[in-house]
Order: sequence, then C-alpha cells, then structure tokens
Amino acid sequence: MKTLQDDIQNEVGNKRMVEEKDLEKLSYLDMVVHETLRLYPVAPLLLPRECRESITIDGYFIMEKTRVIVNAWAIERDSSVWSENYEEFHPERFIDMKMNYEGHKFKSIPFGSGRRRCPGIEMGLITIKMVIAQLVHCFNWELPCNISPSNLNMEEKFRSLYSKGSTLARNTELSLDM
Ligand code: HEM
Repeated sequence: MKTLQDDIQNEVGNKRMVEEKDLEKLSYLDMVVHETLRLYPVAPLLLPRECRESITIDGYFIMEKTRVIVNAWAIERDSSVWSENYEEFHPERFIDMKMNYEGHKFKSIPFGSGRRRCPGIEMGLITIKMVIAQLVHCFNWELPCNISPSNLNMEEKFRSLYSKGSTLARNTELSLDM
C-alpha cells in the first residue's frame, strides 16, 4: 500500500483528489489492478460457450454443440507462466509486461477473449482504478486489533455457475484466522 500511496502522492500531491486524467501516469496503480484481476478474476469461469463444429485442439476432441467453459482462474494461476509465487500478491511481476485486455494475450483474461469478451473493459478499469486510487490517497488502511495481513483469510467462496451470476466472492465467513 505504501508504494501505491507514494506513487499517487508523487503524481497528484495532497492538495486535490485523484482525477481520471491522472490515471495514465499512475503505473504502479496499473500493476496493482492487473495483479488483483489476475488473482481474483470477477468471473472466474467467464461465460459458457457452445462449440459450433467438431474440432480437435491439442489432441482433445471437442464435439459440435459441446458446452465449453474456460477456467480463467486456473489460467491466471498457472505456475509455468506466473512462476512458483503465483499465489502471492506481487504487482511488480507486471513491471516489464505490457498488458492489455484486447483478447490477444491469454496469460490473464479477466475480461474474457474473442467476440464475446467484455465490452465494458475501459469503464471497468477506470472505475476500479479511481476507487482504489482515492481510497489509498485519502486514507491509511490497517486491519483491526493488530491482526497481521498474513492472518487475513483470502479464501474464495464457490458460487455455482448459474446461481449468482458465476462471480467470485471472498469467503467472509472465514475472514480472519485468529
Ligand atoms: C472490472 C470490471 C469488469 C470485469 C472484470 C468484467 C468481466 C467480464 C467477463 C469475464 C465477461 C465474459 C467474457 C467472456 O466470456 O469472454 C464479461 C462480459 C460482459 N460484460 Fe463485463 N466486466 C466488467 C465490467 C463491465 C462493465 C462496466 C460493463 C458495462 C458497462 C460490462 C458489460 C458486459 C457485457 C454486456 C458482457 C457480455 C458480453 C457478451 O456476451 O457479448 N462489463 N465481463
């Protein structure tokens, strides 16, 4: 959080709030958002597809009309791509990685890919960045009762594909391992 606060402080100072025009200069904020979406994709299984024709990909035969579900959550935690520390929140891994979510880079696909990928990418990114930037610019955050970050349980809650819109949530029943 300190690195992000310093980044914002350097660009924006403390005489005004963060504005949308500042976002393009906040490179560490970019990395924080990429890393957050990598570890906690909002829609971990994207939206289901139906295969239009029978096809063999990588030795796997997929029959026409098969329902195909892409596990973006697993792709974004693949140790052969993200190294052995793939479970750690480490925004710096994006330092030399030019990310865009236009659907050609398959390492991290929090907005999906192809014709049916999310049409709200820009709006989604700007909204998340503005919220995070303002929260850390205006406040210092800490866990209550001297709880250390390593004791915060970040386990996710499984929600069925069709019940709650297939979005990822934190398991708040287990929020603190005390
Ligand atoms: C951080 C914010 C957001 C994330 C992570 C996100 C993620 C996604 C994902 C993963 C999909 C499925 C793509 C696929 O299966 O390939 C999707 C679809 C969609 N999203 Fe978003 N989204 C976000 C914000 C928005 C916003 C702000 C809007 C509209 C203003 C929006 C509108 C849609 C629509 C309409 C679809 C369905 C597209 C289709 O089926 O053709 N999303 N989104």
